[in-house]
Amino acid sequence: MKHPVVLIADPLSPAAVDALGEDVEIRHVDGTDRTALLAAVRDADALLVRSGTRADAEVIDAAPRLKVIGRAGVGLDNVDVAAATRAGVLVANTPTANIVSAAEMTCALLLAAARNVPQAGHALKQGSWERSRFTGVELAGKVLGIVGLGRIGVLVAERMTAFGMKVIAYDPYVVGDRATELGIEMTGLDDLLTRADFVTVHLPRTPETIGLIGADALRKAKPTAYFVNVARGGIIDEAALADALRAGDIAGAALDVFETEPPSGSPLLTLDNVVVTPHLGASTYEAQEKAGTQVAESVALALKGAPVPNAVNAPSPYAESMA
Ligand SMILES: NC(=O)c1ccc[n+]([C@@H]2O[C@H](COP(=O)([O-])OP(=O)(O)OC[C@H]3O[C@@H](n4cnc5c(N)ncnc54)[C@H](O)[C@@H]3O)[C@@H](O)[C@H]2O)c1
Ligand SMILES: O=C(O)CC[C@@H](O)C(=O)O
Repeated sequence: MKHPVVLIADPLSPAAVDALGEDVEIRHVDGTDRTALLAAVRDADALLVRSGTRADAEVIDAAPRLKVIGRAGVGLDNVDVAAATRAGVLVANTPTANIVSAAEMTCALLLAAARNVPQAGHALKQGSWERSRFTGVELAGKVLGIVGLGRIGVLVAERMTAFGMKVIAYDPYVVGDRATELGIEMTGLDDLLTRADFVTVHLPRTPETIGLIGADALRKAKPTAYFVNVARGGIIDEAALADALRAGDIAGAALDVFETEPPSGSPLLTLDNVVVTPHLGASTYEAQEKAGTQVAESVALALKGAPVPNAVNAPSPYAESMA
């Protein structure tokens, strides 16, 4: 009997391949090579992606056998869930597999920006021992503003509270006493922007959140404020951010994600007060093993017609956008 074809379009942990079992035929394609992807998906019963591959309506239409798309990670802005649902294709992600890694990355970038770690390290490797130039700021006693108090936002709050930061948050969808229990003050976005010494966004990329932090928002911030984005490019408008950084309206930024990835030619890459990483929030062995295993298990269940935990086809109030 012919086994169902599982097409892996982004680099996944070997644990994912193990968890798929022996009853499938595994094929690989570079999902960023559009022509190769559209050809390979034609025979696929399942498609496995991370954030690098766009599983949009064109890909889904090119895949007449497709039953399931597995997203090893949280964000669904690269998967057209509505088109998949219309085509009867189940979509499943791994909503908790990489949240600790993403939160730790956020803390790392906060600290790196506050203490100029990459800039000072780079200068030293170039032979320059410049201690006063890289004087930083302490986090203790400072206000951390978290925009989007979901799974990752809460983990960041817990960790940065241990550094002595006062945490305030904006999230109109948070209900209940969770924030109070954690000592987090919920507030409005404008209040957060005017009070925060560090602002970190932990939102899905949706029509509502794209450009949420734009020129107006940045104008409200303290000139000493730092902005961190380990969520999705475009939630902080990059052109407005570059303008604010150049004008000294804010002190610095740390970015793991970009409107276009890779962000070739972005002015943000040329600014000294910007710390950047190439979308590494989920890139730990632990997170990738969990994400790979969980998504493979979901795909194996879907191919058997069994119920799948973490299926996301149901309408969501903040369904991620393909914009
Ligand atoms: N850099 C990385 O590698 C990496 C890794 C994991 C996740 N992410 C990104 O981080 C995002 C957040 O992940 P999460 O697990 O915390 O998701 P989550 O769904 O648990 O939390 C998102 C929060 O945002 C809130 N929200 C939605 N729209 C909002 C709005 N307009 N204003 C304010 N708050 C709003 C929701 O109420 C929710 O509490 C993901 O969608 C993904 O895009 C990035
Ligand atoms: O590892 C990746 O592909 C990044 C995933 C991350 O951005 C997510 O949304 O889970």
